[in-house]
Amino acid sequence: MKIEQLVTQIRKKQSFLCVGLDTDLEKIPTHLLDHEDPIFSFNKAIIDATQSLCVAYKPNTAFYEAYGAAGWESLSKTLRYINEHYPEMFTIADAKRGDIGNTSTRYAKAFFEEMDFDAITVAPYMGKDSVEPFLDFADRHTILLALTSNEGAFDFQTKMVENKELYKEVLKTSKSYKNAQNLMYVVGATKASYLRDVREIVPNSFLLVPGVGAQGGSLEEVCHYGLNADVGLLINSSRGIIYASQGEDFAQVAAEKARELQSQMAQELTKFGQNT
Ligand SMILES: O=c1ccn([C@@H]2O[C@H](COP(=O)(O)O)[C@@H](O)[C@H]2O)c(=O)[nH]1
Repeated sequence: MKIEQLVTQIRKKQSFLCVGLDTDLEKIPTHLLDHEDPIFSFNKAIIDATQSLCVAYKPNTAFYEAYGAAGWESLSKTLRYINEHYPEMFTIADAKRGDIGNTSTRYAKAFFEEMDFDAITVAPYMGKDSVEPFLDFADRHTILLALTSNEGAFDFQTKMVENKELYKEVLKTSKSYKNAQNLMYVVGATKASYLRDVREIVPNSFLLVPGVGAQGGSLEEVCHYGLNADVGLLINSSRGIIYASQGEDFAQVAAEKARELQSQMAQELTKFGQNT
């Protein structure tokens, strides 16, 4: 998907919500467990209930890989369902890949060609030749981990390396990569105050911002520092939406939670004069 199409959807729905599909058999309602593919049944219900309120879905592949071949099949079915029924939706494989060049090429083929995701999260640690194979794919997006939402982000990402914080070096250096126009970045909502510095380095890039909801990040603060002329944000919530109820009403309650976030987003867009 082209960025312009994503921006069009955001303006139309007045939402830059990404719903995280971190589907866990131990957390989904028990009445689904006797379905042929409980993970897919759960995802399908969540997607149908929330699709008018969000512009992206982000399955974290760990939740599928944990169930082996059956989990991969549930992931493929989920992605096919989204692409067939809601083709305007932006899809992100939260897979956090990245390896030596020829291996990264195979990862990119797996997620962009075999599975047809719009975007994948990639760890920057192995550098340029590990990232550029993903960037070769036109209209697909490589979302580099810049400043993550977890506590451990302070172990390395904010450390000074040659007088610069490492996450800033990731942002700056990656801008020189071939096909850098296909880059987006992960910045955690729990690190919202850092977004001012992030925006100085990458004013025009889209940012995927996880950490609102279960991790306690503030949507308002993220918007204050992170919104740009093209909106430039995809804010993710996973557990706060999909497990808001573990009863038979799970999809309806998920939609209510998604609507709360969408309403706040619409207000923020109005505040920033981006509601047209
Ligand atoms: O810095 C990061 C990068 C990725 N994530 C992922 O996003 C979701 C967040 O889930 P919640 O339930 O809304 O907390 C999850 O898949 C993480 O692996 C992140 O949280 N922080």
